[in-house]
This record gives sequence, C-alpha cells and structure tokens, in this order.
Amino acid sequence: MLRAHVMLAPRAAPGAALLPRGPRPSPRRRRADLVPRGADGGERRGARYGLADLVALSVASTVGSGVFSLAGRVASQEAGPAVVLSLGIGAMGCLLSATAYAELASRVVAAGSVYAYAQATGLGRSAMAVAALCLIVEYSWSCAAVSVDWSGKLLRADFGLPFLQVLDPAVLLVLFCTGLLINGTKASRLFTNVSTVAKVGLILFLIATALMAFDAKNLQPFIPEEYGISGILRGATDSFFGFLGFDAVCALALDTKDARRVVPNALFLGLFVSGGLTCLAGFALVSAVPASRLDPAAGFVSAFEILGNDFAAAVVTVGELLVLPVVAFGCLLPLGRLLCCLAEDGFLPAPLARRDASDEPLLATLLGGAATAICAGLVPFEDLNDICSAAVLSCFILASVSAVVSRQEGALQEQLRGLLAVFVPCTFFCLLLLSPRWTTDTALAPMLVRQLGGEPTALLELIALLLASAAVSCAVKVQELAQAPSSGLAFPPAVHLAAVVGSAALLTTLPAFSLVSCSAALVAVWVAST
Ligand SMILES: NC(=[NH2+])NCCC[C@H](N)C(=O)O
Repeated sequence: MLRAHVMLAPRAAPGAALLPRGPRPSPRRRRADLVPRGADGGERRGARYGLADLVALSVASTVGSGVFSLAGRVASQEAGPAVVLSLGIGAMGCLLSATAYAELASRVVAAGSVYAYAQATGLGRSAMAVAALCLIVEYSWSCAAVSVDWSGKLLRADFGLPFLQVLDPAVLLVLFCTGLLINGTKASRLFTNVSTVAKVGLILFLIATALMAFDAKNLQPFIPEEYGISGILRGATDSFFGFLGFDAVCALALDTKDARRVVPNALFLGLFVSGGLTCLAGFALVSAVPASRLDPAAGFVSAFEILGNDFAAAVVTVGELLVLPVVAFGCLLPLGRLLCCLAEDGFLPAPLARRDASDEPLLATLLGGAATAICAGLVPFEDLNDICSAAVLSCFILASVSAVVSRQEGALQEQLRGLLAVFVPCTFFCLLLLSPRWTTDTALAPMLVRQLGGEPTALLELIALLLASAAVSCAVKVQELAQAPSSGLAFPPAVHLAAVVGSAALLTTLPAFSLVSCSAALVAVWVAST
C-alpha cells in the first residue's frame, strides 16, 4: 500500500520559488532534497564526487555500442557514409532532452533522477510510478543488454576459456559490477576513471588509425540512393541507443559536491565528449573503407581487416572487451540508489532503504544486481535493446514535461497541466500517423490501418497535419505561460516541447512501444486507484 507521501512539502505561494522552503528533510532520508541551499549551492557532508568524476561516469556509461557496434551496422545497412548524419541526429535528440535534465538538476538535488523530478514538480503519484518503472527498466535492462553484447564479443573472440562453456559471461559481468558496487565508492570511482581513460585512449587510437587511411572516394555518394533520407532517419533511431546513459550522473546528485552547479555541467560536458567521440569515430570508419564492405556485426575490426592492419584489428578486439564492462557498470550504479529511494518513499519494502556503514544502499544494490543478472541470462539482446529504448524515451518525455510544468505554481500550474494534457496526446497521435513517412513501416498507425484492410492515405495525413497545427498552437500557449523559474537554469519551453515531440516520434517506431506504454498505463491506473 502506498503511503500518502508524494507531495513532499507544502506548496509555495504563487510566484514563490519553485521548490518549497519547507523544513529540511532529515539527512537519512534520501528523497528529493527540495530545499534550495546556500548561495554557493550547498554541499552535503560526505559528498564525494566532483565534476571530473561525473564527466568520467557520463562518458563511461554512454560511449560503447555507438562506436563499437552501431556505427558499423548503420553504415553498412541503413545510411552508408551518411551514418555521420544519423549519429548527429541521435546526438542532437539526446542533447534536447539533456536540457530538461540539466534544468531540473539545477533546482532539485535528489538521487532518483526523473522519478525525483516528477515528485518535486508535483506531477502526481501516477507519473512518479511510471517514472520509477521506466527508470528501473532502463537501468537494469540496458545493463543486461550491454552485458549480452559484451558476452557475444567475448565468445566470438574465442580465447578458449573452458569455464565460459558452463557460465554465461553476461551473467558473470553483471555479478562482477554488483560486487564492485558493494565494495564502495572508492573501488567504483577507481574502476570508472581508469576504464574511461582507457576507453577514450582506445577510441582516439582507432579514429587516428582509420583517418590515416582516409580516402574521399569512400564518401561518394554521401547518401546512397538505395538508402535515402529515410535510411538516415532509420539509422538515427538505431544509433540513439549509443548516446543513452548521459543521465546516469543525475542519480549521483546527493553524492556530489555543489550538485546544483556540477550536475548540469557534467550532463552537457559528458554528452559533448561522448557525442563528439562517437560522431568522429563514425566519420573515420566510413572514410577509411567503403561502407558497403563493412561487416555489420564487427565495424572497426572488419574495417582494419579490410585495410590489412591486423595489429589495429587485434587492439580493437581486445580493447573493446576491456572497456565495455564499464558501460554495464554505469547502468547498474544508479539502480541501487533508485531502489533505495523508492523504498524510503514507501513504493518498495522498507528493508531496501537500509545503508551500510559507508552509506551505500547495500541491499538495494544486491537486489538490483541479482534481478539484472537473471535478465541478462534469459532475455534475447534485441528485446532488451528495444524495451530499454522505449523506457528511456518515456523518461525523456517525463523529464521535459516536468521541466515545463515546474515553471508554474498554483492556478497557473493547473492551466499548464491542462494544456499539456491536450498537447501531448495530440502530438503523439499525429506522430503515430505521420511517422511511417519519416522512419519505418512498422509504426503503429499504418500497421493498424493495414490490419483493417486499408492503406495509410493522404486523408489520414491531412488529419495528422490538422492535429499537428493544434499541437503547435498549444505549444505557443505553453510558451506564453511558462515563466522563467526563480532559480537555476531555464531553457526556452519550446526546446522541451521539441524534445517531447522528438522522443514521441522515436517511441512510435519501436516494436516494444506498445508493451512499455501498456505496462506504464497499467501501473499509473493501479497507483492512482490505491
Ligand atoms: N542508462 C542507459 N540507458 N545506459 C545504456 C547505455 C548504452 C550505451 N550508450 C552504449 O552504447 O553501449
């Protein structure tokens, strides 16, 4: 049974600061720390992470399959040399959503990321429950997906290790990460920083080696006729997974010195480094060899083999096995903290809120690790990947909505919420209809129309356009209503609305979309009725 705890503190009077100045929560309660701190942003006793640590964590948990798997796959199967554009669009999409995270992180110091932001901005219990569900799925399933990907590479490299016949390497990796987390902050931070330096070094090596074989002919034609613009957009949907993970730093806000300044900076810096490295790697790859000759399952390794550079191929084969585990670790790190936060708020059993002597959420970490290991052992990679992307996109939408709603207090906030309630479904519906033209044929609306025996027609597109214009007018209204918050960062509301539209468009193209949205709707209804 859920406690009636979700309205954290009394609402401020209209016009007052977004975050109510109620009594300070007890230090043991790690829920959203809503009280604005001193002019310096405030510092928690025992805060251990600084800007460099957070940027390292962001790069650690973000740069991975984008460089080592997706760039090669998208180049060889979907976009050719224009993979650079696909990667750029994916990165831009994440940057749009990052503005919402940065804005909220500059005002709310909490361990629960989107869950805590929904709580702090008063979106209500249902939104909080959906956020919690999506975050758990995101952290746990993306850790499982990365581990399964890593295990496939390890088995393909075939080092002849006999115990790998009996034990699933993906499960072993998840257990290793869990063990590291239980060991405490020192071990985790050392592992993250060393692996990140090694990963950046490896990527710079492969970019430099590939660029030495630069041949402008490989970039012609830049957009192959058989792929076209829709190939580039399909590639963007696929490469989007490669930029996920930048939000992991939000979960460490309570462990960070001067969090309200450092976390937003780390979000942007981390994303710039990760996005820049991934796009540059994609460019180097397609400029070194013709995209059509790349092996979709082994991007850089196959490129170096084609170039006859066996040394570089061997470095990449071994190097990616050494640097990918930190991506899985980066996904698991926030999971324990989130589960602990949910237990403190009464969403999960109270024992999960217990912390050990060094203040780590021991039991929650163990539970998260065990559940993730089971997923890694049982669920196929494609399903893990899709469901995880759908959950992340839902989190992005919630973060952007929280950022806009948090601008207002009292009656105005009610108005804004009403407007968003019209805007979001309108936009969503029109994207359902339009998305096949932009992305894939598997979007929901054309599938439904075909099921009914028809073909998606111009009339449907007209309806969609009408809805789009309704959505735009709502957006203009929201823009008028949303005032700048009295503290912290403030991006134009249009940026957040664009992020909602972009994330919703991507969401409708995922096969896992219906599964995640149905579960989220069920959770919301259940929580609302309890
Ligand atoms: N929190 C997350 N969704 N993490 C998943 C990170 C995946 C990472 N971007 C990769 O390409 O391997």
